[in-house]
Amino acid sequence: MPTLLEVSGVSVTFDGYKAIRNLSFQIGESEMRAIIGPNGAGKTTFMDIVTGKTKPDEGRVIWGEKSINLLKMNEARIAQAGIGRKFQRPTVFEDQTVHANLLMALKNPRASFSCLFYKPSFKDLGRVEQLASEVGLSDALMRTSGELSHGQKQWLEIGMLLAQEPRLLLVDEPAAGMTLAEREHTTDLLKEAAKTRAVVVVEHDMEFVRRLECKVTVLHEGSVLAEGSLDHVTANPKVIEVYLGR
Ligand SMILES: Nc1ncnc2c1ncn2[C@@H]1O[C@H](COP(=O)(O)OP(=O)(O)OP(=O)(O)O)[C@@H](O)[C@H]1O
Repeated sequence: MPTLLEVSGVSVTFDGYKAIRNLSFQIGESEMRAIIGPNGAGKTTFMDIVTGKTKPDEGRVIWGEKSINLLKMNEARIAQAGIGRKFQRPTVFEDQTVHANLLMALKNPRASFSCLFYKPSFKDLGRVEQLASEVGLSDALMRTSGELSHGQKQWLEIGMLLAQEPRLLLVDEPAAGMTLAEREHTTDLLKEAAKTRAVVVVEHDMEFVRRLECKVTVLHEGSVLAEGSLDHVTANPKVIEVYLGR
């Protein structure tokens, strides 16, 4: 599989503390990847680096077939280049319907939407229905988003990110606060999304990670401790010692 994202020899120091140490790994073009590791392992900082929020002291972060240097780009340009990020807490426009939220998120020139006489095209309306179907919200399109359950809000936000057609979707702890049924639905929709793009999920819930059925990268003290199938990494004595045995 061609490489979409390559992180190589990256280090980040906060107030003298090396949060990321010589971190190197790659994500393929249409790959699902789970990142696990103890608190403070550097998972959030890794996502901050890829999205341009944090600039490393050294190393390279290379993107796409043109090998673009992400470290030279700001957050907005990185998002435009096709990297979407889902934070842990859902952020949707609560007083708007599901339909309006998805419509606003479409990859259209913003100017056309802000125009007083903006009328969505049939193509846009069709895309909204398709996105709602992809995230399992077809029956909730006309509901006000604030009335949705926590899980439904998370799916709506994933739908809004998919509306931007990212090539890489970074998802932070999607299972947190979800019921079992919601977690199952979330794994299904993330797996579906990963068929046409890369999806990287940071998660502590091992059952959730197991259902993703993907390669797992274990971070510890800012670098890769182990990588492979979930069974492979959870049998690793070092992973048991620093993470699972706690
Ligand atoms: N802005 C910052 N200033 C100082 N230290 C920071 C900053 N951001 C992160 N750190 C430190 O860097 C280390 C890595 O933090 P990070 O949040 O990336 O870990 P994590 O793996 O995401 O942890 P968790 O599972 O708890 O979310 C931690 O020791 C943290 O305290």
